[in-house]
Amino acid sequence: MGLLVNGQWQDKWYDTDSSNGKFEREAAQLRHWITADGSAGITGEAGFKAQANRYHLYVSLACPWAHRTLIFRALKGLQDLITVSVVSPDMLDSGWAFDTQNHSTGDALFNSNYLHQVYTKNNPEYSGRVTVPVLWDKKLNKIVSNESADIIRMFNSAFNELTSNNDDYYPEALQPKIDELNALIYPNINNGVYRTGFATTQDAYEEAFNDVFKALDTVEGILSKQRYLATNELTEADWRLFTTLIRFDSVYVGHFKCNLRTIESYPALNGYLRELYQVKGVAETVDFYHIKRHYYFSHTMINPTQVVPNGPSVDYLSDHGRNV
Ligand SMILES: N[C@@H](CCC(=O)N[C@@H](CS)C(=O)NCC(=O)O)C(=O)O
Repeated sequence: MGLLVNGQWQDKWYDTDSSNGKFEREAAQLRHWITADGSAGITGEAGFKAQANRYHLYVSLACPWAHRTLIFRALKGLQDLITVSVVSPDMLDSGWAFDTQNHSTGDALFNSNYLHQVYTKNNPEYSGRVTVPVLWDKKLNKIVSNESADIIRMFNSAFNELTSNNDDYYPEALQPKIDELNALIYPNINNGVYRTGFATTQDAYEEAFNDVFKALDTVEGILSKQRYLATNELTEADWRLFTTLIRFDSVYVGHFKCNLRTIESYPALNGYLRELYQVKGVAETVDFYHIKRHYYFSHTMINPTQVVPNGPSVDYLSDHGRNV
């Protein structure tokens, strides 16, 4: 685990000393947008037109943010248009690395050893954390974006003319509602589990822990009355919650000490999680080997023995029973 400083790799764990033991996630820096006609998006420069076989996605199968992008690639039928490289689940002294074991693919574009080499190909002077996902432009040879929230919105609409898939997970009429749900779920659940697990003081841990379970109670309440979070159709808000829920019982309960309850113990969330897992194309994006191996083996500050637990045994293919 580390970061680039003026293009040089430095091995450093997150600094929580300056924030009273609290973990603060660095904002993504590279935020151009692919658009249907190549015009500029909400941020960044123009020039990234939606085209087949032009863009490449670097992901970790363990990472919940990268997982969102793989789900949208599947839901929107982009598998043949956008190629993918999968990093090793083991993120040690040199950060995300490439190998070709256990469903990792190696770096299909440059055959690099480490993801930080892809960041410095884009900018030899880059300073910042080296995170997944990364969306790379094979034509301009540069990074389009390293922000998953933006990448899923590009996938949601920019390639529609090429795929004829017009499914819309961020429909205009629901945008305020989805934004409101994201504002609850991102800090308290998606990042809340990290704030809990990476806290280095009791107070910071307890604050984050309470945020996680309070927000889970809120979404449980919504889902006990309504099929999905925003409405009775699936939206971006559901997929953003899904990637945390699917990791919760396997990793966050134990490794991140989010152990008040499991997702299996919430009646609505339990069925909802299974239902989303069973949506066509989604189960193939979930890799429990990478998920468990990454967290338990890579975060040696939390789990110095690097022993990866065997359980739990959960059958996500069992009947979801959702009919609210
Ligand atoms: N804002 C980014 C966050 C991505 C992120 O933090 N990814 C984690 C993996 S789950 C990472 O690569 N961490 C490496 C590090 O912080 O050094 C996004 O959502 O795309």
